[in-house]
Amino acid sequence: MENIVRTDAGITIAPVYTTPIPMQEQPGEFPFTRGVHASMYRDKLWTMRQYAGFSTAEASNQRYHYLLSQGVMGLSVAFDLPTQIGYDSDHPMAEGEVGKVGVAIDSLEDMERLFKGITLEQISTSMTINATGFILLALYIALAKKQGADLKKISGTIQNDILKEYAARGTFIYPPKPSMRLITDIFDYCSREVPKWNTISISGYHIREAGANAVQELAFTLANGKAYLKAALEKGLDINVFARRLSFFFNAHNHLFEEVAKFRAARRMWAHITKELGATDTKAQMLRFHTQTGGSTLTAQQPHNNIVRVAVQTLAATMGGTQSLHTNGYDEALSLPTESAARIALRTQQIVGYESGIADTVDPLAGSFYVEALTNEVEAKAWELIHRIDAMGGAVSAIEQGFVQDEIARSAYLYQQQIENGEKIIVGVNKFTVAEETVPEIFRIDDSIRQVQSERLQSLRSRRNNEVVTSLLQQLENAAHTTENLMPIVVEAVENYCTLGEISDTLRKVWGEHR
Ligand SMILES: C[C@H](C(=O)O)C(=O)SCCNC(=O)CCNC(=O)[C@H](O)C(C)(C)COP(=O)(O)OP(=O)(O)OC[C@H]1O[C@@H](n2cnc3c(N)ncnc32)[C@H](O)[C@@H]1OP(=O)(O)O
Repeated sequence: MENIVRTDAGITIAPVYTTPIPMQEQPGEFPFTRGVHASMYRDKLWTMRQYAGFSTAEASNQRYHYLLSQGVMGLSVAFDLPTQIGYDSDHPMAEGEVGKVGVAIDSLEDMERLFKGITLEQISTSMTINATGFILLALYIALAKKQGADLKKISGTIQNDILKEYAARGTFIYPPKPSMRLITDIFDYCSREVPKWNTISISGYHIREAGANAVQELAFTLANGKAYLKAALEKGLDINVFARRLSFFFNAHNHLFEEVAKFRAARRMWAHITKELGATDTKAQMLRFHTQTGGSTLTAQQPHNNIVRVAVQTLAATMGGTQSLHTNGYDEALSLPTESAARIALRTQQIVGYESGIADTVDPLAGSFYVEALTNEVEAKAWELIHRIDAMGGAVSAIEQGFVQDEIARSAYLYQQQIENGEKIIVGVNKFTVAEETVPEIFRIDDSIRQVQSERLQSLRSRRNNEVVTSLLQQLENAAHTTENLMPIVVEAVENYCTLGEISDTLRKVWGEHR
């Protein structure tokens, strides 16, 4: 019987590829299959951007200074769950979660502690924050202003991608309609006030983590991207302006070639999607993306094996032309990374960047019979899925109907089955196991953080001008009933020490919560 080999996305791989597929495109030119810049890493390596944040703002600030001293080129902030879903640290819903999966931020005072000794004009910062992205962006702007920065020079990214929260990640607050309004308010506000800010990071990463395969990751992410384009166009925004600052976020798994094909196909597809919707400016047609190595590919068994997985995934991301990369710590199947695991993760990027030769030429796998064929196949399969979503009325309705969630669940089930029946080999898990595992040092978060944050909040509320606070929250509530852009008032609110929880609650009153 013939031995059929397929990728996780179901693409059949030939034993040998013999047909050349001409690749006459140039990098830096439409449709950008080969990369968004003509010179790519020869002129500038990707941004080595390690996602970090835990406990209090001071503890996270220390980690950022450490990472900067070790060579990271950009910051990436992880927030705790209460911050992500709009509760101050002293709210009953925050119990047990303060400072756990990220840093706790309640007010501008926390933000000042978080970036102590860091000049915002000189570094780009990504903030993984969605439902409350507008508040963290306002806090960042308020801090930049306090530092005397020129807002036109401030650069960074907020994740701000609510659609994948409904479908895969779960930190949503408000229903889809007002959430989309907040997102497009941000597109509009930033294009005028903070033009270098990447206003969204449309994320396939979590869709993949939830169990999707590479094709689904690509298709669902681009379909979400299309929904944001349409929402902004409906608001009357100019695609040649706002689309220049949309960014993407993908996962890198172990199938090196399929992953490279996915990244190349993503750029080509997005260029066509934006063009079809009216973009003529090449910058508005470019898909720029961040990559994180696959969290779900890490194993708790023999954790040092993960260093090798992360290295393979780093090759995939960089040969795929990523703009920015986070490499996971080898211990992350067990806990947040220890400092030494975080250092090895960064060193992996540095070794690939400076020693492997990957940066020497643009799109090194172009013209490979195999990779070009795979790029075309991934693209064709992703279009099929996007057309199905279009037929359902777009990503918002496809998510509302549960289509995206069902597709992801089906793939996750299939994958798990393949591991259990041994069809898929995971080294150290279902093959090459050892009888006794050595457990590495584990990073633990102190439970007293909530107390510290609560005392700080109490003190802040007694020192700030509460009349101004009440009046600004009332103005915000009134504006939420209109179509006025909410960003200017949110910036003023945080500058006057309204807290993240108070602002979130004000809008909960008007819009309700999504269940
Ligand atoms: C899992 C976890 C969770 O669930 O909690 C998460 O979500 S973690 C999620 C963590 N997320 C992130 O870290 C997202 C990170 N995202 C980003 O950094 C951004 O959105 C990005 C992907 C667009 C990358 O932005 P960046 O500033 O780092 O890098 P860029 O590539 O834009 O480079 C900066 C400037 O250099 C220019 N530049 C770069 N390379 C070249 C070149 N070869 N030739 C000419 N110019 C170049 C760019 O055009 C840009 O300028 P100009 O700007 O003037 O054009």
